[in-house]
Amino acid sequence: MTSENLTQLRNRIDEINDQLLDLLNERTALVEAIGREKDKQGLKKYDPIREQQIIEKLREKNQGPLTDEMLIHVFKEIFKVSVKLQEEKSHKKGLLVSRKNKLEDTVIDVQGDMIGDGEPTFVFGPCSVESKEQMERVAKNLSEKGLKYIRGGAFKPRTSPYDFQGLGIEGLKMMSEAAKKYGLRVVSEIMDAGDLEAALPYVDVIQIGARNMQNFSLLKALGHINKPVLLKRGLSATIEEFVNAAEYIAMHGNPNVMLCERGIRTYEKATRNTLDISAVPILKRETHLPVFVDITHSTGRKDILLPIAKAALAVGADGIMAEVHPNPMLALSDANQQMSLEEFDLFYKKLRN
Ligand SMILES: C=C(O[C@@H]1C=C(C(=O)O)C=C[C@H]1O)C(=O)O
Repeated sequence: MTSENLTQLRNRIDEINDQLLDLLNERTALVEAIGREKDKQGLKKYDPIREQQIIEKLREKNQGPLTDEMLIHVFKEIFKVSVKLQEEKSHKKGLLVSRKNKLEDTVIDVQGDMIGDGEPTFVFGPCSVESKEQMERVAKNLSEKGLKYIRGGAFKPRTSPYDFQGLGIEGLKMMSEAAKKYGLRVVSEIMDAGDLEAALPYVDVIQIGARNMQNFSLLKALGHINKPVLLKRGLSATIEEFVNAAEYIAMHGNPNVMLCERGIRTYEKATRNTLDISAVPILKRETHLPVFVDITHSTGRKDILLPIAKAALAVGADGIMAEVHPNPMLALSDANQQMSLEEFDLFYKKLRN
């Protein structure tokens, strides 16, 4: 081959490369448009059936000298970069609650107390609000420890409809009164969007329970209020579903959302639920929201609360939630898993030392 011949052939290759480049760019623009359409329809980017069909059609048409093996290899590479591009473009938009959208941690101001600022937040109190005396005793104990929050359920999502369902707004009033007296902030669950307005004057943080994590009309309603929300992970919710539930609230206008890992359903019976401890650092990494761990519902047993609380803080939890009752054996709900005030004193002392 003369060098003149080589130059000519390479010149022709250069021309074809230019054409290929134009065609690849034209193809890539179409791939991007398809990616946007998939986003709208909620479809997955990778479509192996479509890729297979393309390859089959091309093989039928292939006259060579390109072998089928080369053809498949080249197109698989094209598909790979195309899918990657579609995924990158769609992730760039990201969720409002995603770290990709906001690098700094969200710090939530609850009546002057900052949640998520690096200092752990502790939320303790009985499973259910039962009486004024009960709330008074718990509130006093919490304030003596310098704690800032009290929890208690007034609307109770019970598995059996025959079990105690909570005292409703009257219960919230009792808790709010005790909280005011001892300078505490109130965390309480709301189950129905219809109760929000009546409850708001008595509650500083609205808790959404595991069973309502995907109650989308309730989540949307929470987007329209200006009180912080503590969203618990659903019983069988994946981390992705959990994050999307938080996005519902943020997307509808309320950015003050905290996440709470409370254990997931597995085959294990030694604990009430299986605490997904890895969810804590994953949620911290993938979202900018404060993350709590409910050590009572995840374990359902009092003998391991201390190591579990320490583990939660060690993996980066911003807060811990646990149940405390002046007389657990007489409690109207979850009698076996709530700490007595004496048990709580010891637990808290050991946790803070
Ligand atoms: C462009 C699409 O998305 C992906 C990329 C493909 C391609 O590059 O041709 C084919 C299928 C999908 O894996 C599509 O679904 O059509």
